[in-house]
This record gives sequence, structure tokens and C-alpha cells, in this order.
Amino acid sequence: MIEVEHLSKHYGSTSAIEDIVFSVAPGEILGFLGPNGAGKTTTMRILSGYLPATTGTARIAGFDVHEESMEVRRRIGYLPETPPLYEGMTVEGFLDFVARIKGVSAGDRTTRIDWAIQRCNLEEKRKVLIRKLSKGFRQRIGIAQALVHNPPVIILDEPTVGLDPRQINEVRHLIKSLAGDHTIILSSHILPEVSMTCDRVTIINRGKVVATNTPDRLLAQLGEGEGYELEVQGDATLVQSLLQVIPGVQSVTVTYPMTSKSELGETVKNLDSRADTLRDRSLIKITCIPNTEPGRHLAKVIVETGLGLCEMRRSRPTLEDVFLELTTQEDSFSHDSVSQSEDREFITSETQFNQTEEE
Ligand SMILES: Nc1ncnc2c1ncn2[C@@H]1O[C@H](COP(=O)(O)OP(=O)(O)OP(=O)(O)O)[C@@H](O)[C@H]1O
Repeated sequence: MIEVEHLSKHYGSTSAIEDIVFSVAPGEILGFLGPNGAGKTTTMRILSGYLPATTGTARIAGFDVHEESMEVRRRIGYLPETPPLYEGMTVEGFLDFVARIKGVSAGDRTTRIDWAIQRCNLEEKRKVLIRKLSKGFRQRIGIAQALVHNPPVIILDEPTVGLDPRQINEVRHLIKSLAGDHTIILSSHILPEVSMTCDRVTIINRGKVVATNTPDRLLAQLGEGEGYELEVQGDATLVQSLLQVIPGVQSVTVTYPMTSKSELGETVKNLDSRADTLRDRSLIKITCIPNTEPGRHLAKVIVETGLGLCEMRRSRPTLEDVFLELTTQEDSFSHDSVSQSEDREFITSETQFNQTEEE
């Protein structure tokens, strides 16, 4: 339904995207995931026919997004990063306006507007002027206008920006419920957004696709990161060599949570007994050979050696680990000016990229 072939876009000397290739099957939800500035909005704008690519092609429902942009626009619902809304219209007035532009017949219009209002939870605001509404409601109107003409393809650029946690949950459910009847591509820099909502994920970093797969398969790629984390009372270096030879164990690393009284004092002020306890603790990180489970043997060795086993848990790589691995690898850095911590920002923060229009 969506086919993207070797798309590149340059803004002057800035290369925003480079040789992007992916496709979305009918009824599928594809998450387009990447840190700030990765090229998500640029790709969404090209797909929706609002921005020409420098090279490469994209087709939606068989139509070229540039050459046949009117055909494409009829078939897509597009939520841009900042939805353009007419502030002086009421919610239902605006949706009626959009439905007319999108060619919804007079007979179907009321039904479609009611449907979009109901799906986006806008009933209580339908007769309110848009300028009086909060960011969260405006975002929902933006989604409603993308759905009102019942398009086969829906393109959502950061659909949950500005929503509160309850609204985010509602919008994620709404997007999921639209799959099957609609083909959806949504961009996000928020990992849970795509892992909860999407069938497949394309990860983009610095304008290039670094992986495309289902969330499960992306995780499997990092399967060898599986292991255990243990906290023990006593010096774990004493058992390190014993743990190392247990079948299934790949590596054993021992660290100490805190080493000196002064360090402890910083963290656990005025709690001397707790500080003494913590000082005796060691942390053991074990990575395992894939598909092995040496947990019982690890626990046995530790207990038999006389160390106190305070805590033991499985550590499995998360999609976040996959994401970090793919977006912070040395060779993916084209220059040194962006630190890893900046790259990691997209996981927890919803900072928006302020676009500087050069075009
Ligand atoms: N109009 C423009 N003029 C110049 N450079 C631009 C323009 N739009 C985007 N860029 C640059 O292209 C790159 C990709 O930007 P884009 O907005 O597509 O990223 P993004 O992944 O959507 O980021 P965010 O999550 O922060 O919105 C960035 O380096 C950005 O600075």
C-alpha cells in the first residue's frame, strides 16, 4: 500500500534523509521510530505530497506522491506535526469543512463527522470554538480531521504529542482499532508508542534506516544479551571463577554498588547501619549463551560458597536496548557534535524539534 524507494531529501547542504527504503502492507501499522532530527517529519511530509524528495520515489495505493499528489491526497489522512486548524471554527464546523474539501458526499457527511468526533472523544467540545481549546483537544481534532473522510491510508506524525497519559492511551487504542481497515504509518520518538501500537517498526537514525522488523524480531536480534543480575552479601570476586565455568555462562562481571564510607554518606545520609550493609554488597552481572538457563546453578554456587544471596533477577534486553544499540553505534555517527546522551533523549522526553523553514 505504501512503497518507499531510495528516498533522499537535502535542505541546502543538510541531508535530512538518505536512501530510505521501506514498505507498508495493506492493513498494517508501521511505526517510524527515531530520535529528534532523524528525518521522520521529512519522510512523512514527502509521503503526504507536501514536500518533494530530492531523489527517489514513494507510491501510495499505486500513485506517485509527487507526480500524482492529488490522487494521493484523496487517499490519505495526514496528521502533521502541528495540525493546521481554523481557530474561528467550532470543532464540528471544522470537520465539516475538511469533509467537504476531501470530497465526502453530503449524504455521508454527518455520519462521518459524528464517527470522527466519537472516535476522538470530542463530543463535549463539538460546538466549542477551536481557539478556546487546549493543546490536547487540538491534537485530537488533528487526528479527527485525518480520519473524517475514511481514507485507506493514515499518516500520523507524532500523534500523541501534547496529550495527557489517559489521552495517550486512548489514542493508542484508537490507532490500533483502525488497523485492518486502514494502512497506518506513524512516526514517533517514543519507544512504547511504537512497541505497543505497531505491527512492524522501522528505526531511522541520522536520515538512514537502521532496522525494520517486528518488535519481537528486533528483540531476538539482541537475544544474546540475556542473563542474570545478582546482588550478594560479601565479596563476589571470590566466586567469579566458579560462576564462569557453569555451563551456559558467557561472562561474569562483578561490581560494587558503593565502595567508601564517604560515597555511602552522599547517598544514604545519616543511615550508618544501612550504609554498612550496602558496603558489603557486590553486584554480579551474568550474560548467558542464548537458550540456556543456568540460574539454578548460579544460585547454588553462591549459597554454597557462603555468600548471602540478596537478590537475583533475569535481565532480558528490551526494545529500548535494541534502539540504543542501533542509534548510538559509533559507525552511525557522521560527526562528533551530537553526544550519545542527546541521542538517548528521544526515549524519555517528548521534546519537539523546532523546524526552521528554509523552503
Ligand atoms: N525546512 C528545513 N530546513 C533545513 N533543515 C531542515 C528543515 N527541516 C528539517 N531539517 C533538518 O533535517 C533533519 C531531519 O529533520 P526532521 O524534522 O525530518 O526530523 P524528525 O525525525 O522529524 O525530528 P523530530 O522528532 O525532532 O521532529 C534535521 O537535521 C533538521 O535540522
